[in-house]
Amino acid sequence: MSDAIRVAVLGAAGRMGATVVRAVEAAPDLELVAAVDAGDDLAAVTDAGAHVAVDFTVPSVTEGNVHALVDAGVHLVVGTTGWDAGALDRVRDHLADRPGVGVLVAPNFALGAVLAMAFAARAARWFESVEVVELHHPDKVDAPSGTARHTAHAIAAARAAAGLGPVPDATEQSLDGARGADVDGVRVHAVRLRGLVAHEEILLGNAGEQLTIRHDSFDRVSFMPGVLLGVRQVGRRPGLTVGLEHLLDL
Ligand SMILES: NC(=O)c1ccc[n+]([C@@H]2O[C@H](COP(=O)([O-])OP(=O)(O)OC[C@H]3O[C@@H](n4cnc5c(N)ncnc54)[C@H](O)[C@@H]3O)[C@@H](O)[C@H]2O)c1
Ligand SMILES: O=C(O)C1=N[C@H](C(=O)O)CCC1
Repeated sequence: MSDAIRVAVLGAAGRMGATVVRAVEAAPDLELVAAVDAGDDLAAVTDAGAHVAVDFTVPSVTEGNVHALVDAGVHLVVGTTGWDAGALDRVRDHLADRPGVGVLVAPNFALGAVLAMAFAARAARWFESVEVVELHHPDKVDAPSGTARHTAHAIAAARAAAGLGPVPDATEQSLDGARGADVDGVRVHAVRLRGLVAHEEILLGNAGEQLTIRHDSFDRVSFMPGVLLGVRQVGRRPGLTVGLEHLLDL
């Protein structure tokens, strides 16, 4: 019997899923055992004896997939976005009854994006103002991006720990949405433009200076090293891990 990690891909016909299928097939230590898309029976994952399932589906189905496969003892690497605190808490609670099963939920598997988020959180305490701009292809169904939410949460936590007050803003909005979304007190703006893949800018401002941290994914192959790292490690990390940064020693 081979030592390869047996991998199932959910959302296998999608932009990300198809890229993951190719990456798994090209990795000598991994074996693709199931490729599932809408309309297929999720039982294909357990029937194929998958150790790890990778989920790049849609926000409306990913939580259900996770609970069903946790029940079956399958580890999960989840890239689908749209997760909120309540949904993550439900997975955490479920995993408490399934010791040994690991779930990694990461809004962005691009190493540069994870570093950009970490750098932004590190810089946040030194700046009075901060805003996040995420820019994506127009076929994306959720906004703001999972990455922008994760970035804003980390910035807000760093500002709170440093005792910073609210970001200054005297604007009286005359049109709803003109100042973007408020994520933990950090303004987040979502751009959708044909030609883009996945991009983020964190703008930090002080009197007389600006720091801009920007990351660009030009191709979905940029997510693959992070996804494969997750596949290789999730079985050794029981419980819920949120964010690839925890696997990168950041
Ligand atoms: N974490 C990351 O690094 C990262 C990177 C890119 C995209 N994403 C996220 O991944 C998700 C997918 O993005 P995409 O661009 O590949 O979308 P996509 O629309 O191209 O692919 C989604 C696929 O899921 C399939 N699907 C729908 N319901 C399903 C079900 N019940 N079971 C199995 N498959 C089902 C669809 O048919 C489709 O093929 C989005 O939430 C996106 O935000 C995350
Ligand atoms: O293409 C998408 O959709 C992406 N979504 C992620 C998000 O919502 O943060 C990040 C990478 C691309």
